[in-house]
Amino acid sequence: MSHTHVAGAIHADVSVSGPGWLRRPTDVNALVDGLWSSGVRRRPDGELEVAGVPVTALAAEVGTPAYVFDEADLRERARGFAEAFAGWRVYYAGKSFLSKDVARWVVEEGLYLDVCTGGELAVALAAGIDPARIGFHGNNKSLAELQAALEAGVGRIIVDSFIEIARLAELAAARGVQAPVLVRVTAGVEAHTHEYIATAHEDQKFGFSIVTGDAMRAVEECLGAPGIDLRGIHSHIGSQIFETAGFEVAVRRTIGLLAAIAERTGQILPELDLGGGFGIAYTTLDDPRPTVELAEHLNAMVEAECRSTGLPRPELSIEPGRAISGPAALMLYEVGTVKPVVLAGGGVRTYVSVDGGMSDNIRTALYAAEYSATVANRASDAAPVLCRVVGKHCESGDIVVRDEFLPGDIAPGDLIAVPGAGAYARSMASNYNHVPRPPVVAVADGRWRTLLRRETVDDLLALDMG
Ligand SMILES: Cc1ncc(COP(=O)(O)O)c(C=O)c1O
Ligand SMILES: N[C@@H](CCCC[NH3+])C(=O)O
Repeated sequence: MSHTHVAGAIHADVSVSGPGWLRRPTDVNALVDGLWSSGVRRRPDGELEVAGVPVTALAAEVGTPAYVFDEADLRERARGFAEAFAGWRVYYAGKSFLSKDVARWVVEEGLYLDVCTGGELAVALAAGIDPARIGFHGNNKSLAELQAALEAGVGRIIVDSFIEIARLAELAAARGVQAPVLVRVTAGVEAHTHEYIATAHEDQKFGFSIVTGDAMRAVEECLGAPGIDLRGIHSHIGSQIFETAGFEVAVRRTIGLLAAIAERTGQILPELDLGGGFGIAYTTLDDPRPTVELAEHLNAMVEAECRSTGLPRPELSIEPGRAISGPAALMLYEVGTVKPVVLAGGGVRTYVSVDGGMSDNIRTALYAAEYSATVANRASDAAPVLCRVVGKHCESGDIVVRDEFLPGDIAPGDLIAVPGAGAYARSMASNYNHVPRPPVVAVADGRWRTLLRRETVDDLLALDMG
């Protein structure tokens, strides 16, 4: 992943060497700034609370594992984007986490909603979201999904292949409507993030290449299709990105494309969507930019490019997901076993097994993502030990947090909280090993309620027709 090193309050002393022994805490009870939602604090008795609700009460009532959203924090982040990007349309990327309540919260805070499958669209519509506020993505939307989007009257459909343009044009013409469309382009940016979550380099499945001329051809096909109302172009360079350099290149190339389109076709397309991808802090090594700063940078970049091409400022939009949902939730696990393992090079790594794992958060296994953790039900004076928090799955790569210092007296029954669990954890969860997916609860003003209930083994058995 992309990391900018900052010496954090805790992980500053690099005094222990050996595999994974990169950071040594000075205080395992402290909560590092920037990793936790605004309503998380350690109470005087040592226990964590979220928006006034102690984690032991949550664990007793909803069980573990559980995703715990801090509603006020998510709303603040959504509102922060709406305010910082005033004049832009800010689409919340529902792929990061979507439930009916979350869809309503972000829209109440002034946002739009990005969906990328018929399933996400169904949740948005069931939540009562105005279809005009919905953008529909996907590199392989089925006929049924395109029909559903037209039927609902979604605000934008972002097209991603020549085949899709033809399909959509035909479906829209058959219904006697014009589909409002953006063409997704690849700006040729090598974003500094994990290969699997970078999306603007040339050799991958998303978008039309600007350099090969495919983007221009796609625009011309859309302009020539009576069923399509081409509104503009769309670029998304990847996810968990900290540097603005990639966005700068994308802005230059997309506005350059808008200028080339104007020159070739005589049409100035009115809209430009710059996608999402704004990184968040999972550990003290991550140093994301404040939203206001991002907005200033992007506005300045757009102004500069418009000035140099002579184009009017387009109607702009972005699609943050992780930056809104990610820090707003923590994952709560219960420790089941603790196993110190002597390492070949000397030293000990303590494997702390929790009651979930790669089925509720695959990011560590899939992207070598880094997370942090703390013991949540109590404070401890015990000396810190290097731990690896692992799951209960039949897989040695089933790691939740690769390296974290936890108190040496950690024991079965302790609760572990992992911050930054709001994005791409529940939304990418699976039933591997027939483990039911955990519930998602939201806490606000000292009360909690369920957004998504816990699956049960009966839910899984009900799928089995044998
Ligand atoms: C087209 C598009 N928009 C928005 C997003 C949201 O990205 P993030 O959650 O990193 O902001 C993604 C995912 O990377 C995406 O593919
Ligand atoms: N799922 C990825 C990001 C991809 C986002 C969708 N384009 C993650 O967890 O980081």
